[in-house]
Amino acid sequence: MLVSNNSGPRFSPYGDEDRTEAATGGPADRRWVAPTAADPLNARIMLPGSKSLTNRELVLSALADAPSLLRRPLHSRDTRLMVEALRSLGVDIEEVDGDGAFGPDLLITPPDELTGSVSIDCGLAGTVMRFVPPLAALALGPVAFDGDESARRRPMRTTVEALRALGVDVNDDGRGTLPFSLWGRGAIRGGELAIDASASSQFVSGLLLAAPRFEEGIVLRHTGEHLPSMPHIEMTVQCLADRGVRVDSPEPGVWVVEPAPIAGLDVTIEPDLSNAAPFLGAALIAGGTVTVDGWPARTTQVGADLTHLLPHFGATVRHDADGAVTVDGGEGLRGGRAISGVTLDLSTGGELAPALVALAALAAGPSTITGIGHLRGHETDRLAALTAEITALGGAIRELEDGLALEPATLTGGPWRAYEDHRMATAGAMIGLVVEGVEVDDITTTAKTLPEFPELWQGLLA
Ligand SMILES: O=C(O)C1=C[C@@H](OP(=O)(O)O)[C@@H](O)[C@H](O)C1
Ligand SMILES: C=C(OP(=O)(O)O)C(=O)O
Repeated sequence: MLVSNNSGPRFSPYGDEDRTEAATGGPADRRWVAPTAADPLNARIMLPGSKSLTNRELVLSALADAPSLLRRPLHSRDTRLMVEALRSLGVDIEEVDGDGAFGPDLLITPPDELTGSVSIDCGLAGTVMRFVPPLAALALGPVAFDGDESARRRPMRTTVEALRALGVDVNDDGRGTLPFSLWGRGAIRGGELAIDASASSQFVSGLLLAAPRFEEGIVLRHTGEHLPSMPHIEMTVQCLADRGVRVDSPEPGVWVVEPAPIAGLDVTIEPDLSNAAPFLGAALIAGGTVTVDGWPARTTQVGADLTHLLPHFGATVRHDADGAVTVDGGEGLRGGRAISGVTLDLSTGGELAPALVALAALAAGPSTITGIGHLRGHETDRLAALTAEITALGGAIRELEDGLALEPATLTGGPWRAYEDHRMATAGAMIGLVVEGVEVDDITTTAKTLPEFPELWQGLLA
């Protein structure tokens, strides 16, 4: 397929006015010039806990019938927002000594009754805005939800309509986004419910997590055409199973949860395998090896797919006997080893897309990555953002209805806007390994799921 990189005006999620400002860089303390890799890598890293697992276990611990201990939880903006949301609803969450690797463990004691009359800040966290409302509807009293300016662009209609269909009073302005408020009555009857979750799997996960506490449980049916991120729904089902709640799926797109107690749990959170993507991808770009320690032997995290996705780009992947995964990128781009173009359907793992698109932008052949149309509703419109930033560096990329198409091109350095999106910032860092002068306008966006990113990235190159 022929792709042109200069086909008329492009949408900018910042709007035209802000483009000049952003192109000159964000606030000085947030700007970050991506370090280039002079030599092939020989790095070994430990990654902090999974955002998706930490926030699921926090929600389930809040609804459980006994205390839970989360070992090695993630401490990041998204998990802090979840902790604060649950605390405000009456959940006791205490930081206790852990093994010290990545901050304290969390001891969570659920209240007898969740309490309302609170406002919840969702920040930009999809897991907070989609998982907390069904739980908050079990509280007594009003609960208001809002978030960052950019969070007000993320799809929320399915949560709002689902709660109404379950008999919850919801006040909103009809736009299907934050802000909105609900009036919890201390209980939800539950039963049959049809929703369209094509914009986000998190609509399904949020309802399933709270459903064991509904009087009649739930029979949840997805009616839309596509359902993205299925592994994240499987993760939800597994987390419930680990706490004694059975979820049946009699047919694809239907889940049945019986009312049941949710058990307290002592659980160790796995490292975040989606956040492994830029680090493992770095081996393909700079060459050499990157090893991620503590790779779980069995997991529901979609990041585990990296071990068979990265070989499509030309990487060699090894599962080491000590539970580590090593990616070998050979001589790397500077040593003459090319990255292969790919044709990928990423509908199950959209969250890996920014890192894989960064690899595709450096590839020697054309790439087509599809199944990711719903990324337009992520932290930013990721398809527009990747297109704008890669184009600005001289890349050849264009948007498809549900994905991106890239052609080989020589990239040159320049500003790289993060659009408040952690994965945009890390995609810029990847390209900057071999393209001198890529300046990310706001590296602090990585605090959403990996506040340690700048130090870990520097350590990769040490
Ligand atoms: O449930 C979760 O923890 C997530 C589900 C996915 O959301 P979408 O289905 O909206 O892509 C994923 O992209 C997001 O990063 C985390
Ligand atoms: C889409 C993402 O986040 P969220 O949980 O906010 O949806 C992501 O981390 O890539």
